[in-house]
Amino acid sequence: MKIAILGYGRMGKIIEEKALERGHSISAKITSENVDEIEKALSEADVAIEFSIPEAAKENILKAFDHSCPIVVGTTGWYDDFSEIESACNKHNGTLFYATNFSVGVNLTFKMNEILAKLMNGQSQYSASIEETHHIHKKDAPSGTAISLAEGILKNNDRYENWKLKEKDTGFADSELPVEAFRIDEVPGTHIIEYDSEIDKISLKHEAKSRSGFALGAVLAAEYAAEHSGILTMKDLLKFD
Ligand SMILES: NC(=O)C1=CN([C@@H]2O[C@H](COP(=O)(O)OP(=O)(O)OC[C@H]3O[C@@H](n4cnc5c(N)ncnc54)[C@H](OP(=O)(O)O)[C@@H]3O)[C@@H](O)[C@H]2O)C=CC1
Ligand SMILES: O=C(O)C1=N[C@H](C(=O)O)C[C@H](O)C1
Repeated sequence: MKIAILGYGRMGKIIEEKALERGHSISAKITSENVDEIEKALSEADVAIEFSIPEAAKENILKAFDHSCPIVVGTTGWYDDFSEIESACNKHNGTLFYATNFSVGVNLTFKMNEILAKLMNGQSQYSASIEETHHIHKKDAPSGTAISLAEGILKNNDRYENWKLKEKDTGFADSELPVEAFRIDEVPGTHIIEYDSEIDKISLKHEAKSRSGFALGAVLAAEYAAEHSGILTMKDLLKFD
């Protein structure tokens, strides 16, 4: 397949390596220096993989629909625009594969998080919290993955009604799920879900050792997106259930 990489930064470069290893070719590499080439890139590619910046994702997705180019989006921090994107996808009969995290390990953790949240119903002695740690260059906080984990708890546990980012002096109501974000050195991505009581603590932790798992997942998603249409997620690709 000819793949256009929209966002040739830390992730874009590893995605290129994984795509070449799997026999694909890279037809375009877009950075802030050559954004004016996006339309041409989308018209020539079989699929686009978008790992750019939160402010650019929406426009890039809409352009992909205009050019009937299936698009895989890893960029986080654009989800407030999701319903607009969903309508545009339906209108154009487009293909959008999106995930806050493309690694198989994190998607297994999403599943375990939901099961644990369900088990914790009625165990009022435990208080849940989420902690994420990433590299200092990351623009959004909390991470998209931490938001997905929080949503997994809200959906499956009766106690929590919303999540809230922990900042200096933040107070939390009983129904608010604390999410804390740390930015340290070059950490690729660590997520911890904790249930704390007076007598013990239960933790579920995913620690990425590199960006390799995210990149491989994105290329597998691109292969899937080229063959399917509509709004697609890792649940479609991994078929865990
Ligand atoms: N879903 C997942 O599994 C993962 C998601 N991510 C997310 O992916 C995104 C990118 O992360 P990362 O690679 O670390 O970020 P980088 O900052 O390293 O790369 C961003 C790239 O986007 C380019 N860019 C800037 N503006 C545009 C535009 N309008 N169109 C296309 N490209 C543009 C930048 O160009 P320039 O350098 O010239 O500014 C740069 O090449 C983040 O939102 C991050 O949260 C990251 C890892 C995994
Ligand atoms: O910005 C990153 O690096 C990452 N972003 C994603 C997120 O916001 O969850 C996924 C991964 O944790 C790395």
